Amino acid sequence: MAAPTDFVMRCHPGIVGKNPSLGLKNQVLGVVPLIGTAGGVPCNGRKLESRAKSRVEAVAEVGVKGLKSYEVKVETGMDAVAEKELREKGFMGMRKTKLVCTIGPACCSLEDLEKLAMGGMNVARLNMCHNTREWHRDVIRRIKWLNLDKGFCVSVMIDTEGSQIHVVDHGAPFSLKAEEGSVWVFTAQKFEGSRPFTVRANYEGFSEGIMVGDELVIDGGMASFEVVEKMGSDLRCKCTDPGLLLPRAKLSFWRDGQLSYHGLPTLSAKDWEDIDFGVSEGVDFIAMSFVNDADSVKNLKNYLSTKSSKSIKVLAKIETSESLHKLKEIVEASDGVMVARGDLGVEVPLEQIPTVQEEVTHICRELNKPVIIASQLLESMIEYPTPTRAEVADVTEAVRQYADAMMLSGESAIGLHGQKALSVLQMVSSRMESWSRVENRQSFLQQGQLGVSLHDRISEEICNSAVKMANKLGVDAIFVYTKHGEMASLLSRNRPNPPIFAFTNDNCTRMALTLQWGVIPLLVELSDDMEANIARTIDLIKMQGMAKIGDCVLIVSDLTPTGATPAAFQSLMVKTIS
Ligand SMILES: Nc1ncnc2c1ncn2[C@@H]1O[C@H](COP(=O)(O)OP(=O)(O)OP(=O)(O)O)[C@@H](O)[C@H]1O
Ligand SMILES: CC(=O)C(=O)O
Ligand SMILES: [K+]
Ligand SMILES: [Mg+2]
Repeated sequence: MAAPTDFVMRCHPGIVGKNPSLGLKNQVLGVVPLIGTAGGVPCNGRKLESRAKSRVEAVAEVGVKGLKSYEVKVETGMDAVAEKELREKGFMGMRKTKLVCTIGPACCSLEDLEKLAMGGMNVARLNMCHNTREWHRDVIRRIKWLNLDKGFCVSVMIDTEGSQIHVVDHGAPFSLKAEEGSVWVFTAQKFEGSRPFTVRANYEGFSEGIMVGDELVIDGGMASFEVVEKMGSDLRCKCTDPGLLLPRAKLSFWRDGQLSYHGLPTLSAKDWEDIDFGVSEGVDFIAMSFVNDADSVKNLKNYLSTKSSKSIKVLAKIETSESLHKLKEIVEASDGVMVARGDLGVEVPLEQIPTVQEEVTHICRELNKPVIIASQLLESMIEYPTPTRAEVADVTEAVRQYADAMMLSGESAIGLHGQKALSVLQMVSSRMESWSRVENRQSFLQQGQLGVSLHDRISEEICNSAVKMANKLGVDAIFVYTKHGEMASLLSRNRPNPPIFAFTNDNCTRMALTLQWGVIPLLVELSDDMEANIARTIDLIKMQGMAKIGDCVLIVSDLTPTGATPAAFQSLMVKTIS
């Protein structure tokens, strides 16, 4: 099979085969190996049969790597959550800012994942720093199963561990207090049992180049030490600023206000294995930790194209001070960016983080790359059921900056109130988005031209004009017909008032668009006949009772009929539903 499987679901053989009513509106979405459970979830024949009736309409038997499998065709249309939102709130009430949830032990069951999906999770993030690949595989399969079974459209992102110096053992299961003046040994050597005041780091070369007098900062300021003696590769350090040592605390060394670089590669051997794992599980995004330059991003993208996994999007995480000097090149090289404020705060002074966030968000918008704001948005909700007022202000600011997406980390992964935290993001973004619209606070970017070829420049100008028109005419929705999502993304870049319904016949495009501001991706069959595409998709929305006669849509397309010259077929029109 050339492409990675879009989903890997396990089910009993023969069940879907009992319903061979071949629906013409259906798309082949993936291949199903036949085993007895679905991502660890037993699925008995009866249950699947009813599912088969509702969502899975036709099957064809195929063989994949010796496994007897079925191709499954799934109903086309809008995902269940967007559909519900549209019914309840109307076109203008649809949330534009996308939500990413980190999946951890507190939310990895099928039930919890379903609740997060229902609560508006657009992308599930798996941090490869934690847990086993088997654990991650089960989670990915559960998400893909839920997408299929319940009609969700949740994309999967893996986040690489990357190379960073951190604590692996400090002798206690939780946090330890470092008192002022106490003396500790930092080592990379393994030792049996526990030794008081001894901290083991993950990387053997962690003390290379470090000198007596250097400052060792824990987690960007949780505690600080002065290096008082070098003993081979071990360091004796005296606590100068008391505080807490967490189990995976990050270590950074400073001299004369400058960070000492450890020169570790952005992707470690383990990261490459995790990337292969992601490829084989058919993930949609790879978030690359500790990116320092554009070359590392290009390198990974090249690697993915050699694996025929070009459709996997590479997101560069901005979390090192070095990356800040090369922001434009990094953003240009990547398919999107994450402002990873957690580790960023280890390498740059905390007071700089808000301006870095704004700058990165601005560059991403200029260069038309989706941007995620991550870490500590609702940190207090890991423990408490309500956010602090300051956290709500922080979330509001990210929405005001028109970031594409916001991310939960520990709040969902290990927190007590993950679903509630997600609903806070949901409510705060809806409120701020509608306020921005009503107050007309939309600040149009002085956008530089992106495209070089005439074709690309035409697309760009059509989208810029389309959004101006949509806002001025007050249309209810924008419909865009797109193969690879370019025009959907160019429309999103202009942050229009109405939602953007992106109709595509490419499932990878659909899953990538989940991260883009204001875009609701739909998987449909598309033909060379644009009139027929429009009629069919309007019918689809109308039939499901989601649009009514008199609703006005603005229509844009980047589809090129087979054998035609691209530029001739880009189009823009306004249509009232009759
Ligand atoms: N799969 C998992 N298994 C166990 N714990 C997890 C998992 N994912 C996250 N966690 C827990 O949730 C906390 C926050 O998660 P997150 O992945 O955002 O960490 P982070 O340190 O901010 O990210 P990064 O390592 O990419 O900088 C982690 O410290 C960890 O305790
Ligand atoms: C998300 C992440 O990697 C960080 O904030 O450091
Ligand atoms: K990570
Ligand atoms: Mg990080």
